[in-house]
Amino acid sequence: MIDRFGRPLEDLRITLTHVCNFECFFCHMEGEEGDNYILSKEDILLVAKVAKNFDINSVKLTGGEPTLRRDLVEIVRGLKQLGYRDVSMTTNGFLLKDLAYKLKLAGLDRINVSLHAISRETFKKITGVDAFDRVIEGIKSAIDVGLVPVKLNFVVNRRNREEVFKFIELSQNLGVNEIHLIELHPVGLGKLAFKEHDDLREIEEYIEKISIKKQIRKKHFRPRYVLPSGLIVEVIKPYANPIFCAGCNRIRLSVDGKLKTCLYREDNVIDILDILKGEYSEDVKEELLGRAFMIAIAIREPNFKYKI
Ligand SMILES: Nc1nc2c(ncn2[C@@H]2O[C@H](COP(=O)(O)OP(=O)(O)OP(=O)(O)O)[C@@H](O)[C@H]2O)c(=O)[nH]1
Ligand SMILES: C[S@@+](CC[C@H](N)C(=O)[O-])C[C@H]1O[C@@H](n2cnc3c(N)ncnc32)[C@H](O)[C@@H]1O
Ligand code: SF4
Ligand code: SF4
Repeated sequence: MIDRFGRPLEDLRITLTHVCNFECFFCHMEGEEGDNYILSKEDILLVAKVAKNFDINSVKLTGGEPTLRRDLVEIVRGLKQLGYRDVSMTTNGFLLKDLAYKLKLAGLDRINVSLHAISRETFKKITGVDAFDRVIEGIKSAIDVGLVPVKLNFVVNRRNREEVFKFIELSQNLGVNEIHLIELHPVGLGKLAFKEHDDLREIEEYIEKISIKKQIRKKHFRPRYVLPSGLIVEVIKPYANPIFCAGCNRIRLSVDGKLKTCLYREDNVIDILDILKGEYSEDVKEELLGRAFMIAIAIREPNFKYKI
C-alpha cells in the first residue's frame, strides 16, 4: 500500500518488550513510553497476519531487549509460518550465544547486533554493563549458525568516536557482513544525551574515499559503501533528513498495542489494544485490525519534509 506521500509500506517493526538488561545512556526505546509488555504472542501474530494482507513482507523484532522474551523463538516461528520473507531482529547480543541456533532453526533470517565499542572500558561506559566479551561470543555464534547477513550497529557519540575506524577493523576480523554507523537520535534518553551527539559527516567522507563502490538502499535511501575487504558500511543519519523519511517504508507495533506511524511521534498513532483484548471472534478482530491499518496508512507522513 502506498501512502499520501508515495511511500510504499513494506515493513513491520515490532517492539517485543521495554525490559532490558543494559542501560545505554542514549536509549530511544523506539520512541515509546511505558514499562513492560502487554501484547501476547497471539496478539502479535494476529497483527502480523493482518499486516501480511497489506503486502507487508518483512518484520523487524526489537525492544527493549527482544531476547528477554521467553516466547521469542515461538514468535519467530509463527512469523515465518505466516509467510514473511524477511524476519530479522536487533539485539544487544548478551543472550545470543545460546539462542542463535534456536532462532536459526525457528526461521530467523538475519540479525543485527549492537556493539558500540571496541574495548571493555568503552563498552561499559556506554551500556553500563561489562559484557563486551560476551557480546563478541554472541556475534560469533550468529555467524557460525548462518544468521546472515550479520550486521553490527554502532551509534557514534563522544564516548566512542575515536574507536570508529578500529571498529571497522574489528568487524572485518570478526567476519560480519555489514555495519551500521548510526547518528545518535534525540529521542527518549537520546534527547538528554544529545550533548554527546557527534556529526558523521567527516567519517562518511573518509569512508566514501576508501570505498570501492557506493550504493543507495531503497529503505530510507540509506547510503552504503563497499570497502575493499567486502565489508559494507551503511551510514544512518535520520535526524532532520527529509531524504531518509521519503524512503520510510515501515510501521511500528508498540508494546502497549499501538500502530505507531513514526519513531519520533506519539500523536500519530492508532490504538488497537481494545481490538486485541476485546471479546470479539478472530474474524472480527482481523476485520477491525484491517481498518486500523487503513487509517494508519492514511495518516502516515514523513516526519521531516522538504520545505518548498
Ligand atoms: N529515525 C528513524 N530511525 C530508524 C528507523 N528505522 C531504524 N532506525 C534506526 O536505525 C538504526 C538501525 O536499526 P536496526 O533495527 O538495527 O536496523 P533496520 O533499520 O531495521 O535496518 P536493516 O536491518 O538493515 O534492514 C537504529 O538506530 C534505529 O533507531 C526509522 O524508521 N526512523
Ligand atoms: C532500541 S534498540 C533495541 C534492540 C536492542 N536492545 C539493541 O540495543 O540492539 C534498537 C537499536 O537502536 C539503537 N539506538 C538506541 N537508542 C538510540 C539513539 N538515541 N540514537 C540512535 N540509535 C539508537 C540501538 O543501539 C539499537 O541498535
Ligand atoms: S539500546 Fe537496546 S540494549 Fe541499550 S538500553 Fe536500549 S534497549 Fe537496551
Ligand atoms: S517518518 Fe522519518 S523519522 Fe519517522 S519513522 Fe519514518 S524515517 Fe523515521
